[in-house]
Amino acid sequence: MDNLVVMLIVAGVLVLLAVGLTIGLVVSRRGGRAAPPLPPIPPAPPVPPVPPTPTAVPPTDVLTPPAEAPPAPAEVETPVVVERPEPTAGRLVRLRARLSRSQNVFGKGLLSLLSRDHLDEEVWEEIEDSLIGADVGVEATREIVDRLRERTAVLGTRSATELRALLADELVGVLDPTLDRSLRATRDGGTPAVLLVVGVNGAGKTTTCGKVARVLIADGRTVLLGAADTFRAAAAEQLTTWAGRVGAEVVRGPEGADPASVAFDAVQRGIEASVDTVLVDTAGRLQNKVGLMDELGKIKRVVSRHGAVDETLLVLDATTGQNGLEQARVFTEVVDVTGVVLTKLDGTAKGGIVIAVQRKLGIPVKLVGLGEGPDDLAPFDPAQFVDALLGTEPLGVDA
Ligand SMILES: Nc1nc2c(ncn2[C@@H]2O[C@H](COP(=O)(O)OP(=O)(O)OP(=O)(O)O)[C@@H](O)[C@H]2O)c(=O)[nH]1
Repeated sequence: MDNLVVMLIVAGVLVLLAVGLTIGLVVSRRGGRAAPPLPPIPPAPPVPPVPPTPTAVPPTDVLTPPAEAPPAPAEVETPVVVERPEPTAGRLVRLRARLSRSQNVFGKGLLSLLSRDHLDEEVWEEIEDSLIGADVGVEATREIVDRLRERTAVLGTRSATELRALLADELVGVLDPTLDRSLRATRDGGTPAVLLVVGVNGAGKTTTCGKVARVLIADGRTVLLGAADTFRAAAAEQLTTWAGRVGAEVVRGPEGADPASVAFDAVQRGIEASVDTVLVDTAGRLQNKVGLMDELGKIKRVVSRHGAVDETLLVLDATTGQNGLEQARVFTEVVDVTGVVLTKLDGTAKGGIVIAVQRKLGIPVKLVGLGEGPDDLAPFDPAQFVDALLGTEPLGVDA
């Protein structure tokens, strides 16, 4: 019995010891003893970028407290695209095909006639008719034919190349390559150059103003346009559109305003803005309407208060042929025309009008219009013009 009691006491003591040991272990772990190293954590897979949501706050706003309502999306403004006009150098060469096409009959027809085996009276008459038919004018035709007769006789046997060179030489000669065809569009003495654009209705004045502005801008000048055509509201609109395309400023008045006053204001503004050139578009007028022609004289006088007008360009429609010449002559009596712009040369087979205009008016053709495109206006060059007229293909012997 005593043994049993002793064994029970020993067993109880052992159990108590075991429990105490377990509790001690647990407590000591919680007390901060170094834990055995944990297995390494594998790297997290890359997080795909979150696509921006329309209401996402832009980075610059991170410091701003969040607004209650989501910010309205910003308004997208369409940027004004200012065009870069084509360089003016070589434009006539670029437009050569257009010129060759419209003048095919004139230039190549003449060459074919000259290439005939026997240049008898009949052929010379045909040559004469061909020149007159191409609007060269009677006087210039006679001069060209006389010289050609003389030179072909001296030449004796003639090759196609020689004949072409001969004809080209004569045509360039009557176009007088020594004339000054530059545009006076450079600032002088601190004031802008002033160009006045005049002509009959529909000749292409407004279009020409827009195109000349592009020519000048392409050559590195700054331009301001004055819409002194106050009769036709659409003309001012048209001019504003042209100006907008090249980033030029326009001065316009209310419909029906005094065109002289609009022209004066345009030059005034050009002086303030220090532009190189002010281009003034005027209303179309018939040469026999005395009141309108007087008005043109007034525009010029009023503008001249700022300083002399540097260039008065007369715009002539090449398709009106000889009729246009009489109109042109009257203009030269009212204003001092310094240069002619011959438009719509792409629309006539009578390129000889260039010769007639210069002869009749004694004023150089400075620019030619060869289409409705914005850069279809070219500085006129007699040699390039004649070259386009005559083409370069080898000649047949007979027409
Ligand atoms: N084919 C061709 N058309 C041209 C040329 N130049 C001008 N035009 C066209 O001629 C038409 C008349 O041109 P405008 O510039 O409005 O003429 P405008 O002289 O200002 O007319 P008004 O103000 O009414 O006197 C337009 O359709 C132009 O596109 C050219 O060189 N070739």
